[in-house]
Amino acid sequence: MVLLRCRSLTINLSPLLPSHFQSHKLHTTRLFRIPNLISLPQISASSSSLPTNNQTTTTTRSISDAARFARSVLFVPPGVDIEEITEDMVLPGSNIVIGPFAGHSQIKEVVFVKSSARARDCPKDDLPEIAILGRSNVGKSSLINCLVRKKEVALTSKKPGKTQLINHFLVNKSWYIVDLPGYGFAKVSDAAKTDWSAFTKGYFLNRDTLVSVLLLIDASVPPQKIDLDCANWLGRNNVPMTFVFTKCDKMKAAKGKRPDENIKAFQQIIRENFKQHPPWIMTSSVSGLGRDELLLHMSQLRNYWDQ
Ligand SMILES: Nc1nc2c(ncn2[C@@H]2O[C@H](COP(=O)(O)OP(=O)(O)OP(=O)(O)O)[C@@H](O)[C@H]2O)c(=O)[nH]1
Ligand SMILES: [Mg+2]
Repeated sequence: MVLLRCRSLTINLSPLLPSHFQSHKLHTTRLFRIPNLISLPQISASSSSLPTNNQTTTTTRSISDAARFARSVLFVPPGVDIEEITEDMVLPGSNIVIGPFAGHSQIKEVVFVKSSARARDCPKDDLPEIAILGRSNVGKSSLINCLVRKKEVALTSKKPGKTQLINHFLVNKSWYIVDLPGYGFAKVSDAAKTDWSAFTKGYFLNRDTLVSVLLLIDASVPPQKIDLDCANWLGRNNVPMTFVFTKCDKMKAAKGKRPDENIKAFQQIIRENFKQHPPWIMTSSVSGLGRDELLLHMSQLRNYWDQ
């Protein structure tokens, strides 16, 4: 029942399988809420510059005339009629519509509970949890610190591979943020990589209290195959996810593309690989961009799961 509630919040994320997965059958399930289907998202319909908090839309305009566009771009949560979406319901720097389940989102108290080496060692109190996943060094621990506004809740490091276990942080005594080991750390041995993969996959497949995964994508670099493989794996296994683009403050990189260009390129590939697109949001742990918006999104995911 818990699983059903959890899964029914998701959109159908089953990706169109990449060629090396073609032998597997597409996983489809009736647990998905068809009205929430989202597809063909774009980073921005009109602007190539990075949205900022200052660009929060204040006008309330009915977009019923653009319902087709909205349906194809936005993450529409339960309880929202797509015909009644107004611009001020869409979080800035994201495709996420805020609905009636959004509520108290600020973090008053956070307590480190435990580190677990296996899914079966994780806390067993049935509280909902949101897991933070991404490549080593993408900024998982920094994002957690930013969300809870503390410097040392989750250890950060310039050295990739700092977080090696499943770390549970109890928030407001009512839900967990889970810091997971980063994937794709080049310096770990193949054997260690396999272990990581088995143990993290075990967590995703067996953790009934997992409300959603925040899949962090580094916006300061072009799309990485390993991130796309990870998104495909989560999608194929019906694990609900939100793409959280990190390091969006890195606008002045001397070389390479700007974050908004990298995000656009990533979205383009997701569009080719997925039938529908997960919710996404731009963040920076340095400037705080997207922090409050992400917390609000997490509150609606949690509250719907927990109703
Ligand atoms: N400019 C910028 N740097 C960031 C941001 N987030 C993280 N960093 C930097 O990126 C590096 C890695 O950050 P962590 O938060 O430790 O990354 P992680 O994903 O937890 O790494 P692992 O635990 O090794 O998987 C650190 O040097 C951070 O200061 C951001 O939003 N902007
Ligand atoms: Mg970390």
